[in-house]
Amino acid sequence: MNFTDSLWLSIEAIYSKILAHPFVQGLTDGSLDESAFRFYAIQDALYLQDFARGLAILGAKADSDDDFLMFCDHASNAILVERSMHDSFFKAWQLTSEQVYNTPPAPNCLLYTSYLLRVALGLPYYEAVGAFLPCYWIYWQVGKELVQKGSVNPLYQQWIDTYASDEFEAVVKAVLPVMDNLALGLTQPQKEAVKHHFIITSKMEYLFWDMGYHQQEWEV
Ligand SMILES: Cc1ncc(CO)c(N)n1
Repeated sequence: MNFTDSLWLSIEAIYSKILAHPFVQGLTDGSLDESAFRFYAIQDALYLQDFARGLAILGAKADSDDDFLMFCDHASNAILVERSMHDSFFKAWQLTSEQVYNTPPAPNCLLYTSYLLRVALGLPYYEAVGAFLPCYWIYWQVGKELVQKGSVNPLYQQWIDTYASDEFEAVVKAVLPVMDNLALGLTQPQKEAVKHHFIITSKMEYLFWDMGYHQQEWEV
């Protein structure tokens, strides 16, 4: 079994809860309140800015030029995806860039991006790759799952199509072997450290959708 297969097995219960979450369910059956989706999309634009910076740090830490090129490419792509949201979703809602960028990050968004950046900046390369993997992998799996049902809402369908696309599949399939190759040189405790981050950020993926569903506010 590949190391990444064992990682996925470790989050099966979390992944099931993600698929069952009313936010995710509501994307296909249309029951998701569009104001919750809008809240999520704005937070995701903020998330992608930090995610891209984290990927650039991974690129800088990479131990091969191939990994460097890949993570830098993914970093710039995350910003391009974020920008395309302004031409699609935000335009549909007549939201200006200022309105998006002046929105404070919700607690779960800040929690997630802060964790990613802490691991990217402060911990070894292989641990950071483990922390970033769920961002890729869970979205691809969710996209593939939801595209089978499709959505009654064209905006939700557009979102689903992005993550079920061949382009996104190629991105995920490029990053998984990086983790598997790194794992070949890791001790058991080092692999446990990777799995630890993988599980935490998988939980944060759940929390991110939950944040959108409840339009999470700062309590104070
Ligand atoms: C929260 C979150 N995780 C993963 C992705 C996909 O990169 C995204 N756009 N947003």
